[in-house]
Formats: sequence, C-alpha cells, structure tokens
Amino acid sequence: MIAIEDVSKRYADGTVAVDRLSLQIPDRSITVLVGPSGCGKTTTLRMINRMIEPSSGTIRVDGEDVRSRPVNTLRRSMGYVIQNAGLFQHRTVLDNIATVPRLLGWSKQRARERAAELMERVGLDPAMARRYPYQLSGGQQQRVGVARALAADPPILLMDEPFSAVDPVVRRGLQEELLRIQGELGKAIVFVTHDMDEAITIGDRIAVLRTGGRLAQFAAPDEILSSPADPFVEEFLGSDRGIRGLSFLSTRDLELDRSRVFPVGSDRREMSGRAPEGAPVLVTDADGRPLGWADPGSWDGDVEALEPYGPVFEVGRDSLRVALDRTVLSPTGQAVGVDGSGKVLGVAGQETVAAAIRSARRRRRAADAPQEAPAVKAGR
Ligand SMILES: Nc1ncnc2c1ncn2[C@@H]1O[C@H](COP(=O)(O)OP(=O)(O)OP(=O)(O)O)[C@@H](O)[C@H]1O
Repeated sequence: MIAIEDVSKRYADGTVAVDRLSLQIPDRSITVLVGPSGCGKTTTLRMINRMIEPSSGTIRVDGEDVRSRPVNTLRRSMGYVIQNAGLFQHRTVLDNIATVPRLLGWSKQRARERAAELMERVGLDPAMARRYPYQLSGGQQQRVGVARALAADPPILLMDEPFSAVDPVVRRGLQEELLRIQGELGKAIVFVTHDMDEAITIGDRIAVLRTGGRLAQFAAPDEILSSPADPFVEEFLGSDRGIRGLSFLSTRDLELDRSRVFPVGSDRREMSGRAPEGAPVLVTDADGRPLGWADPGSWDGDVEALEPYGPVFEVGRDSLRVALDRTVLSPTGQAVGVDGSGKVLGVAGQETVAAAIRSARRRRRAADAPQEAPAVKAGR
C-alpha cells in the first residue's frame, strides 16, 4: 500500500504543482492519475520514488516513510516506465532489460536469463534480444521498457504516460498486455495519463486531478462515469459518459432472440413462419457460424446473396457497450451474439440492449453499487 498523506509540492519559482494531496494506493491494483496538462500528475508520481521531494506531507510504502530508505534502494523497489521508453540506446534489448538485476549484483548469465523470460512475458519475439532500441518499433520499445521495469520483480510499478507515443491500435495492444501481466503478477501500479479512455480501460481506481494538483475525485471508473463529483470531472469525461459506462455492464444476461436464426438449407416457409413478421433472418453455416442476413420472403437460398452480418459480439465477454455498437453497425439493427468459438447464440436489437441496461442498473442499485465488482473490465 502506498499512502500519500497531505502532500504538497511548490517549485522554486512558486508554482504549486500539487496541493495537499491525500491518496491511498492499494496493492495488487492499478491506480490511474488523470487530469489536464500541468495538473501535477508527473510531479505526484515522481514524489513516490523521490525523484522529486515533496515540500510538505509524507509518502509511505507499507507504513514506512519513503525518506527513511536510501534513495537507490527505494528506486530499485519501484519499476519506472516513461513515454518513449527511455531505453539505453547503446545497449541491446536483452542488456537493457537486464540493467537492474546487474545493478543488484546478479551474474551476467542469470540477469540475461531473467531478461529472456521477461521478453516472453511482455510479448517480445526472442529474435529481438540482440537488437538495439533504434531497430525496434515504438510499441516494441515500450514493451522493452515494461520488461526492464519488471526485471527485479519490484512490488510497485510507476508508469508515466508509457503508451502515449504510439498509435491507437498499438496502444490498445499494450494496454491489454499490461492488464494480462497485471493479472499474473498483481503489482501496485500507479499509471499517469491525460487520456480518460485509457484511464477507464486499465484503472481499478482513478484519481482525477484538477489544475493546481488538487484531487477532484478518487473512485472506480464506473462510479466516476455514473456519478462525477462535480462539473469539472463531468466536463473532463466528455459528452458520452453514459455510453462509456456501458463498458462495465456484461452481455451475460442479454435476452437473445434465437427465433430468427436458421442454418443454411432450412425450409423457407418455416423461416417466414417463425421469424417476426417482415423481419430479416440470420442464416448460419452447418456449424452455427453466421453467414449473413436474408429476407425470408424473397431470398432464393443463394448464400452469395446474403447481406453481411457485420461485426459480432461475444456473449459474456463483451460489454453492453460493444453489443450496442454492433446494433448500430448492423445492416438490420440486430447485433449477432456468438460464443467463444464464433457460433451464433442469438441476435439482439437496440430495445433488447436497452432493457438489459435497465435491468443491470436495477440489479446494481439493489446490490448497493460500491460492493459490486465491475462486470466487465477494459471497455471492450
Ligand atoms: N521544475 C519545475 N519548476 C517549476 N515548475 C514546474 C517544474 N516542473 C513542473 N512544473 C510545473 O508544475 C505543474 C505540474 O507539472 P507536472 O509535470 O507534474 O504536470 P502533469 O500533470 O504531469 O502535466 P502533463 O500532462 O503536461 O505532463 C505545471 O504547472 C508545471 O509547469
């Protein structure tokens, strides 16, 4: 547990970067510091590993004041990842990752073995071990940065806008990778970003800071989205917080319609009879995988003539946000729900998704929201 207790930072020129900040950062969870440029996120992060000393207040790790430990020992107990990775350009990937173990006195061989193990953990091809940072893409460099920070197995990971310099697709991959690694390793991660979507995707808890380094709200992402503390937080969340909040509601209990799903070769009279009046039907292959939409009144059985079924959602894994999105993208307004192997479980329109949203909210209210774990993580 990291406890930030009434901490302020006033720089020499009088700028107050952080103002009487108090935060309890739990173990085995990702705490995100988010807020507009200049609100004191980096200053706060760097006070934890004493790259910056607070002007007042105390920071404790597991009850112990960070000032009571030699600064080098303290920093080695905290992995640190920054934007653009900050790799040593003259060292290979393997030696970059082995840096801290070597500083800790590990033999070269043991440190390199550990580095190779970490390359695998962060999803880097072993063939990259002998490359230099300039021979890697931005996303690969960030992975090396994460591996290097994890090398000595520190209990705490400090990450300062680590994925800001890569394109959105790579960034998404890095976020998923971080969540996977965190699922395996369970560190206390403090993650700085100015991007609310990133905060919602990866944070177990989010601290929203306002300019001047004051805390505006500290809560779980779904709570921040559903109950922003004040107009500042509300504005920072943007105009679609309702839709974003659906990321935390599961499609598990969505009432899927199976009556209009038919395997190819089905009798067309049966199709027209069973499907709702005038409604298109979804045709699947013999294994139950979607082929496309048909109008049962006019379709002649030619699979080539089916209308594309659009992107699908995975029932139970994807959120109601994804299901709603799929209804918008579907040519029929009906989203196709599949199981993990891609077989159709049924279809759902916007009314069905809306009903699921209402009942999920009712359940959540009844269960007293703060106790209920988010149904879905990561805003898929
Ligand atoms: N060494 C310094 N001397 C004076 N002022 C500083 C110094 N470092 C930072 N600041 C100021 O302190 C405030 C907080 O800076 P900080 O870098 O912590 O913000 P941030 O939220 O991380 O910003 P960004 O998102 O733009 O990186 C800003 O007004 C900044 O200009």
